[in-house]
Amino acid sequence: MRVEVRNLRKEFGRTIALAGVSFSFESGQIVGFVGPNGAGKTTTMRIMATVEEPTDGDVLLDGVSVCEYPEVARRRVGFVPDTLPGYPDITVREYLDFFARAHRIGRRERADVLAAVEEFTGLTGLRDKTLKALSKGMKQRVSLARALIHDPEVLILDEPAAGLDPRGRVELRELLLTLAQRGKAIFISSHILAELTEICTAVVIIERGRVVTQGPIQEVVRESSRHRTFAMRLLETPPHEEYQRLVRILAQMPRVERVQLQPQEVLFDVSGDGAVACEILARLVAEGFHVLEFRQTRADLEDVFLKVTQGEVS
Ligand SMILES: Nc1ncnc2c1ncn2[C@@H]1O[C@H](COP(=O)(O)OP(=O)(O)OP(=O)(O)O)[C@@H](O)[C@H]1O
Repeated sequence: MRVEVRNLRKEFGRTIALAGVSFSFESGQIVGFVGPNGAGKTTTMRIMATVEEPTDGDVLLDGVSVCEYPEVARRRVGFVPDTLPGYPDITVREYLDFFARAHRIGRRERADVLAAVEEFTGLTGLRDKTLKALSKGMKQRVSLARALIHDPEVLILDEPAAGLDPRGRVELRELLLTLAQRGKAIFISSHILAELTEICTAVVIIERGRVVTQGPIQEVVRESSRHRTFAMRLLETPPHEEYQRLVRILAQMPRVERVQLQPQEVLFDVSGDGAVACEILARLVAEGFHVLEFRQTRADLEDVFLKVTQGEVS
């Protein structure tokens, strides 16, 4: 399955929510969708899931237009919205059964399908509970179960980790990894960027209705970190003058910027590749400094996000 989002445009009156959004991904991939509040994530996802229609542009599922053939798209896409299930007075099983019938799954098959989905999402023991008796994390699982009932090839999740406790997040992550291994194409929005770094194969960063960066996660992180930050620790804290000499030497090196003295280490940015860092290390050792540790601090998705967007992480 190949999902191709093509030049999506969406206007709400005078608000331009999407100003030409394009990206694509395939089965087995988990793609993170990141952007500040109001960037257009929910709007994009709702169009992909056929809940909303674009003003212009289209989403193609293996070449089939979701605008032209929304029923086909609904069979192939599972959507976990950012709102939790309503209908508080019905049980988990009744709720899921309703959606199974909506997907026209016959009675005989339905019992097996529901049992399998409940087991996969850890709801087996909860299926006779009413929705109002469930915690947020449990409701979130019901939402995921509902999206999986018709065994869709594409799974779209809008902020699924919001409000989950750490265990809930780990469990969600494991479920998503399993689903990707089973060949689903997964598209997930989140503000919890560190988590996306761990499970996503690729990322799309959106701001004010436009894609600002996209690609395999490692590439996006690498390309965006023009300045790598290095941390260095000496064997012993040197006397003040020695520290000053160290800072002076670093600051005078052509590719070094922003030298910062921390209680335990010295941080500085290097514009250049690993060879430049090696030269810096060699110079410091030659100057007589006892370098105990010299490492590149990890650039993660959060750094990238802050660099490529103007907005704030919420
Ligand atoms: N039904 C609507 N009517 C009017 N404006 C809307 C509607 N839905 C979204 N918008 C506007 O479109 C823009 C994009 O909203 P969207 O909800 O897609 O952003 P988001 O990236 O999901 O934000 P958040 O992270 O806060 O959920 C915002 O300016 C929002 O106010």
